[in-house]
This record gives sequence, structure tokens and C-alpha cells, in this order.
Amino acid sequence: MAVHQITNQDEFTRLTTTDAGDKLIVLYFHTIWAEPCKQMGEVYSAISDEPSNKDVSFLSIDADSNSEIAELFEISAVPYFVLIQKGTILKELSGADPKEFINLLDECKKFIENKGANAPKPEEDTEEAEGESEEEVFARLTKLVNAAPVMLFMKGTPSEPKCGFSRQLVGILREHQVRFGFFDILRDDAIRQSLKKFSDWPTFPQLYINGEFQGGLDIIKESLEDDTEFFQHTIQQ
Ligand SMILES: N[C@@H](CCC(=O)N[C@@H](CS)C(=O)NCC(=O)O)C(=O)O
Ligand code: FES
Repeated sequence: MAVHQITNQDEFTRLTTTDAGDKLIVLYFHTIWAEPCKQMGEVYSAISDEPSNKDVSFLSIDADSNSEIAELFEISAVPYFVLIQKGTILKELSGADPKEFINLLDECKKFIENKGANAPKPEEDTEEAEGESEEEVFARLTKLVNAAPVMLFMKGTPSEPKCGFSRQLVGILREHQVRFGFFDILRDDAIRQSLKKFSDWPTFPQLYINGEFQGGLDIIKESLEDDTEFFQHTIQQ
């Protein structure tokens, strides 16, 4: 089954309710500016064409032009996958790891086939485990800061920043035509607090390039004053 590109909320509602039946539905949230989304989009399309996935409905949603839908699912980073059935979220996955996505898809297919008998329960491990050690959180952060060559940790989303400092840095990145992934730290307090330690920086926004912390808004502004091609030079390194 091919990927269905969602163009508006009414179409989305129809495909996920009246037309959905008992089908497993995959929502793939992406943006045109996030580099990891490009590759993942191709993988997603190939997966959707596999005969074993003929009963699965694959939807593709541009999180920027469908901000109401993205809000509904509290999408705080792209690429992001939500697997739903009969109006229930079974699993969610953040990031562009095809293997992880395929595993999750298989788990959900099994869950539906077995009607839940031996399969993981919906939402089983989407919440962070309690008592996660600092080492585990830092391992998660290492992955997260490397989720895209340029990663912005901000308050809100690029289309709806929730603070002027974050808004300014989004503006600067766009002005310099830098493609970036983002993470909305307001959605995850554990990440918000531990990233301060991880980066040894007390505030947001925080910008990472190639997995290395570059600074907050003022530092990035200064870096651009020193070198107008700061982004090009740092990304290429
Ligand atoms: N001058 C700072 C401005 C950023 C800032 O002061 N951020 C504050 C308010 S948005 C912050 O993140 N505080 C910690 C928090 O909210 O967790 C910069 O250059 O980035
Ligand atoms: S949220 Fe208050 S200054 Fe950023």
C-alpha cells in the first residue's frame, strides 16, 4: 500500500476514523527542512510497498503545514511516528532509525493479530521509565543531539516557538537557510533538566552541530558576527 500524503485535517479525520476500521495506521510526521526526514521518507515509502504491510495504512503528514494535527499528537520532534488502531495510540517513535521503526511496526502487527495475547500492551514503554539513571539519560541525550546534523533544543516548535529567545534562533537558522532538526524541551522535563547538565549550559535555546554543543542565542549571534559563514564552516567540519 502506498503512502498517503495528508493535505488537510478533514482528510486526516476521515482516514483515521470513518475509513479506518480495525486497520493499523501509521502516522509519519516530517518537515521539508529536516534532513533526516528525507531519507526516512524513502525508507517509509519502501516499507509501505511491502506485501506483508498491505493491511497497514501509511499516512505522511507535514508537521509544519498541518500544525493542528501535529499539536493533537504533541509532536515535539521530527521525524516522528505514531502507530494507532481504533483511535488508540499503540506506539510512538522519535527519530530516523529504520530498524527501530520496522521493529515497532512488527510489534504492533503482532499485537493486532494476537488481539493482545502475547504482544506488548499499547503504550507499554512510551513513557520514560521511572528512576532512569543519569548514565541512561545521557545515553539518550547523545542520540538526541545527533538526531540531525543541526539540532535545535528549543521551547515550542519552529512553527510555534513558545519563547522569544527560541523564536529568534529559529529565525536566524531560517535566514541562513540551515536545515535543522528540533526538540521541544517543554514536552519533556527530564530532557529539559538533564540537557542543562549534559551541555553544561543553563538555558534554552541550545544549538548542536554534528553532535557538538555550540551555544545559546547570544553565542550563536556572536559566532555569526565573527564569521558570517559560521554555519557553513561548522557544519562542514
Ligand atoms: N541569553 C540567553 C537567553 C536564553 C534564556 O535566558 N533562556 C531562559 C528563559 S527562556 C531559560 O531557558 N531558562 C531555563 C529554563 O527555562 O529551563 C541565550 O543567549 O540563549
Ligand atoms: S520562556 Fe520566558 S523568557 Fe523564555
